[in-house]
Parts: sequence; C-alpha cells; structure tokens
Amino acid sequence: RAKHDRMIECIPAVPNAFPLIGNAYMLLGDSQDTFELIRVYSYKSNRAGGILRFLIGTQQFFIVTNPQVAHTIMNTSLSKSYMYDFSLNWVGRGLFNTTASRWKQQRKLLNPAFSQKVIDGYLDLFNRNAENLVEALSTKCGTGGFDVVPVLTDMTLENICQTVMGLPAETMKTVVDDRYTHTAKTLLDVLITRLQKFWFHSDILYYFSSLKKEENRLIKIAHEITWKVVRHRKTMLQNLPSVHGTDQEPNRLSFLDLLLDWHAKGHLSEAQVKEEVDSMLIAGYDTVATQVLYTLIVLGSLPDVQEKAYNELQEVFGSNSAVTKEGLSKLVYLDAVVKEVMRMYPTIGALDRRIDQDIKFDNFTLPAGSTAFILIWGIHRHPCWGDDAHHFDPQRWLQRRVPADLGAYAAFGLGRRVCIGRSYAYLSMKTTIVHILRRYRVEANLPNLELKFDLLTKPVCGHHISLELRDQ
Ligand code: HEM
Repeated sequence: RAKHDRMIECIPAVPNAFPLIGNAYMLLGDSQDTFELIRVYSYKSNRAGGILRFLIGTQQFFIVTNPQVAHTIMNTSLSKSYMYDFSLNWVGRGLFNTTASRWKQQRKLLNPAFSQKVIDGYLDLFNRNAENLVEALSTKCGTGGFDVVPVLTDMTLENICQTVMGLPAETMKTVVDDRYTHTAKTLLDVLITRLQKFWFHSDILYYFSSLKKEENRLIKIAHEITWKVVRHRKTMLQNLPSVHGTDQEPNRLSFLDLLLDWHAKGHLSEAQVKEEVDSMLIAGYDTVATQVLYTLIVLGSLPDVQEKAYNELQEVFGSNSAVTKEGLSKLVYLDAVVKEVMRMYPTIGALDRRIDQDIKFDNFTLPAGSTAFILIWGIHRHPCWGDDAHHFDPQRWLQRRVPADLGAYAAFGLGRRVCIGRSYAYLSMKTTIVHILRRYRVEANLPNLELKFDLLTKPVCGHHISLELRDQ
C-alpha cells in the first residue's frame, strides 16, 4: 500500500474521499449531472496538469486529460474497466467489449471488413439513403423547429444494416424492426443508471434489483432482433452461392459475411457471430447520427460557416446529385468543419481503461489494477490546443494550428483500440451532410444546447433545428 501511495503521491487528489465509499457519491445524479461531472473535471484536470486521482470504494481511479498520458495508457492497456462488463449480457464479448487477451485476434479477423476498398463500395448506398432522408425531411421544411434525431438514427441504422450486415433494403425493416432503436436506447439508460447508483456496481445487489429485471426484458427483445439479422443473412448466402464473389455481390467481404465464413469453417460459434453483430450495431449507428446532429446544430448557428461549406460543395458537385469519392476529397472546408465539430462535441466524451501493468511516467507511476477515465472532452480542450481551445474554429485544421502532441485528437479513440469504423463514419457523415446542405438552409441555436451523458454525449432531448428550402 505504501509503495502504491508513493507511486501516485504527486498526482493531485480529488478532495473529500470518505471511508468505504471514497468519492463514489460524485457519480450520483442523472445523465445531465454525469455530463456536468465530465465537463467540470475536464476543466479541473487540465488546470492541474492533465491528471487527477480519486477513489470509488477503495479502488483507485484516475481522470486523464493530458494527451500524452492518455496516448500512453491507451497503447499500453487494452483492457476496459469492470464498468464495460455491465453491458456484457447485452453485447457479450464482441470487438467493442472484448478482453485484452482476445482482442488482437478478433481485430485481425474483422479488419478486412473495414478496408478502404470495402468502405468505398458503400458510397452508392450512403447516397441513396441520404437522398431518401432529404426527401423525408421535406415535410418538415418551413414548419419551424423539429427534432431531427429520429429520422437521422433511422437512416444510420439502415446504413449499418444494409452495408456491414448485408441486409437488402426491401427486407431490412422486417428483420430490424422499429423496436430496435427504442430498445437499445432504453438499455443504455439502464446501463447509465447502474453506473450512477454505485451500490449496483456490486453484481449481487444488482442481480436482485428491478433494474436487472428491466435489463433482462430489454435484452430479450434486442437479441431476438440480432438473431434474426444473423439467420437472415445466413439463409441469403446459402441461397446465393453462385453470385458470391462476383460483381453481383460486390460487398463480399462485408463484416457479417466474413463472420459467417469463419463460422462455417468452425472457427466461431453462431453465438459469437451474434455477439459481434450486437457490438457493431451499438457502436455504429447512434454515434454517426449524433455526430451529424452536432454538425447540423453548429452549421445552423453559424450562417457564415454554413454558406462557406455550401459554396464549396456547389463548386465541387454543382447540381450533380451523387456524391463521389473524388469530389469528397476536394471538400477541404467541410472536412475541417466535421473534424472541428468532433473536437468540440465528441459524441464519445469519455472512455476508460484498466491499467494492465504499471505504467511509469516522469513523476508518477500508474499502478496495475487501477482504472483511468480518459476524458476526451477535456483532451480536446487541453491547453495544447492554444488559447482558443474553447472556440469553434475550423480554420485551425486548414492553417495547421493543430497540436503535434500524440493523443491530442481522440474523437475516434486512441492507440491500438482506435475505432475500426472511422473511415466508414467519415464517409457516411460527409455524404449525409452534403445532401442535406445542398437542399436546405439549416437553422439552429447552439447556445440552447444542453448535454447529457448516456454513454454517448447527447443533447438532453433531441435538439430542434429548422430547415428552409434553398433555391435549386
Ligand atoms: C462518428 C462516429 C463514431 C465515433 C465518434 C466513434 C468513436 C469510437 C471510439 C472513441 C472508440 C474507442 C472506444 C474505446 O477505446 O473504448 C471506438 C471504437 C469502436 N468503434 Fe467507433 N465510432 C464511430 C463510428 C463507428 C462505426 C460506424 C462503427 C462500425 C461500423 C464503429 C465500430 C467501433 C468498434 C467495433 C470499436 C471497438 C474497436 C476495438 O476495440 O478494437 N464505430 N469508436
């Protein structure tokens, strides 16, 4: 214990740690309070040099906002904390949640499904679904403020199901029915409640709670749907052997097909295939929808920025409706806007890692067995971003005023477990934004934006934007 204390004594401690519970009482509250905790401790940690320590019960935790420290932790420790295990009954050990010992093999298996070539093959579909979204939004045009989240999440879920899961547009809705988004959202609420009520961190107390009963009910629905996804694609592939690998089946290396191939060869059980599907669904649709939402809110509040982005995309695409890979690479201003929105409003605002082995830094050593909360919200506002770290300025990306510090930009995570879907996310986000901006002028009110932490950082209850049709 004395050795452990010496290792961390120069890290400032969060005050008021009480016997038995430590600082755990800080977690109490609702999702807005939890976001406020992230925001306030991002600020405090940055003021204290980028690392603080605190206790939950007798367990040692760290808050980290120093980019280099975060980068080192994320490269050294591949294990997530016991809190990720709260989602184990739901998503099992899919890639997002897998253990350090299994991670490398799983990632290696799935990487080919996220190669640039495979992702580029999804562009037609992203275009089609974004065009449908723009059509659906026409009923909202000129009617004042409305919550755009439901239509955005519908589209991003369709994108995931029709690309990485290989479900055809016509039957997708019968497989992943309307219950999915609501069930996933309510399950996230259950997880966050367990996180906040620290006594439910104990498996025994949680097991007998009404929250656990609710979790079981919701998981049954979620699993019923993901089993349908797996079996539907399996049947499709069995009926389509002749086109497999030909031009008629261009997404041959799609994620689910790869998994089913490994299952057929006896390397994965069907249950493991389903766990990967569960994991990819929760990682891949809500994140993209929320990040597009933040972009619309920011553009809708800064008309000059929106006009600049609009003029650029008009110049590149003119009235041509399909977004192309080559055209997207010329949208340098839009690229800077998206990156800056993700810096200011990272939808994954905090991550954690269990420290696998002692990590030595100049002044302290993080002991094995402790847990680090990596506050991306704070890293993106660290002083290394300059005096204007708290201001939205896409120009910083174009004028190369971006810090060289490793770990300074962490919107897609850091180190070896960085997001496998980031190229996918950029392509689908930009395609969607181009289609919306081309047809509509967006209005929003950034100062009204209130945030909560539902594992993703989200506006408290959607966020109202309004749309005006542009002269075509
Ligand atoms: C804007 C959208 C997205 C954001 C902001 C985002 C962010 C992140 C972050 C921060 C991590 C690191 C988590 C950690 O280290 O604990 C991560 C991991 C991951 N993401 Fe994403 N993500 C996005 C989109 C996607 C998409 C579209 C997919 C799949 C289609 C995806 C699949 C995953 C998976 C499977 C992991 C776990 C990777 C591993 O552990 O090796 N993400 N993402």
